[in-house]
Amino acid sequence: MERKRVAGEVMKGMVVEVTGSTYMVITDGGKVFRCRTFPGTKTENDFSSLVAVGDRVVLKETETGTEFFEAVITLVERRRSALTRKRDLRRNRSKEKVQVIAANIDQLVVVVSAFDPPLSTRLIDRYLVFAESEQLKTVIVVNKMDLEESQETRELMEPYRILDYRILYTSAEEQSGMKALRKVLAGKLSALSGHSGVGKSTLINQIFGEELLRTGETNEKTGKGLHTTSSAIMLALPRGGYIIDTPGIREFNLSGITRENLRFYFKEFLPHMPECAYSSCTHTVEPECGIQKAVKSGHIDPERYESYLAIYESIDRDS
Ligand SMILES: Nc1nc2c(ncn2[C@@H]2O[C@H](COP(=O)(O)OP(=O)(O)OP(=O)(O)O)[C@@H](O)[C@H]2O)c(=O)[nH]1
Ligand SMILES: [Zn+2]
Repeated sequence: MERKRVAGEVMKGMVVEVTGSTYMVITDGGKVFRCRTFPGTKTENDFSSLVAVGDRVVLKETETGTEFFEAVITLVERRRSALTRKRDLRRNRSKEKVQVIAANIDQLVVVVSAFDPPLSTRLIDRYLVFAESEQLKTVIVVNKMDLEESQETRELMEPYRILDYRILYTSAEEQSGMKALRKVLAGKLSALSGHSGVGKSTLINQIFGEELLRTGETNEKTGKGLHTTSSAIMLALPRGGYIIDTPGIREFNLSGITRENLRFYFKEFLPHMPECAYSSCTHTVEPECGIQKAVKSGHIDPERYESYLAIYESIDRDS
């Protein structure tokens, strides 16, 4: 029999959906609460969004005359990690310097397709720069393997295998590779990213089918759908773990990357940088450059180096 809860009870939970200033929180006991913040809400995170999807929070149940279980968030705990976006300062009236798209992510799952759209290693490199800059573990999923010569695709991916990035080959169409993907996602908080049309939605549907639960979608007190337009939502996986699927992550940008810090996000560059003659070496045109030497001697993949140059060129000189 379910224990009767009383208003004022303090619980801990995780934010699974953000809609305007309403937050759906699933408590550690598995109940879904509709929550709000109040002027007394405390945070252990400075200068950023007060509450984001993925946040661990302390909540206090409130007396409710409505059909929902309701609570106020009294504390937002320190984030282990945060996927952020710089605020557009011209349009920003709040004091937040960065907007948190999702908190406490364990891994970034980058979905690309082997064909239609064709596999682009330039694009993979941009995702990896982003992931490295956020210190996120990355899994690369190469989908639509039914459409392309498998050997050729694996050869294109070889540099990433050598760099120890986790790579999964899937076909959502033929349902291959699903077991490995399920295993990688189980028990973790994963952010899904990838260009339009690579098969993200199809993969999610194939793996979880009707078991897939949009966590914030129904309120258990009424069983009714909420039908809201949320800015961020987590999908609860049947075997534990969540997928965050938000436009902010799908269309991530490299706004935090500068010409100066880019070099640190190509992880194979790091051991060769001490060999550069100039400490400020940009690894583009300088003589006596450890990176250029490593490319020539085959220790750094030339395509990866080309990506570095392309991203370097695309970054504003003064950013
Ligand atoms: N041949 C083949 N087609 C696939 C596969 N996975 C997805 N597709 C098809 O690719 C198209 C795009 O798939 P979606 O799942 O909508 O792609 P998405 O990444 O969610 O796209 P957005 O919602 O625009 O971001 C659909 O027509 C799918 O049926 C696959 O493994 N093989
Ligand atoms: Zn150099």
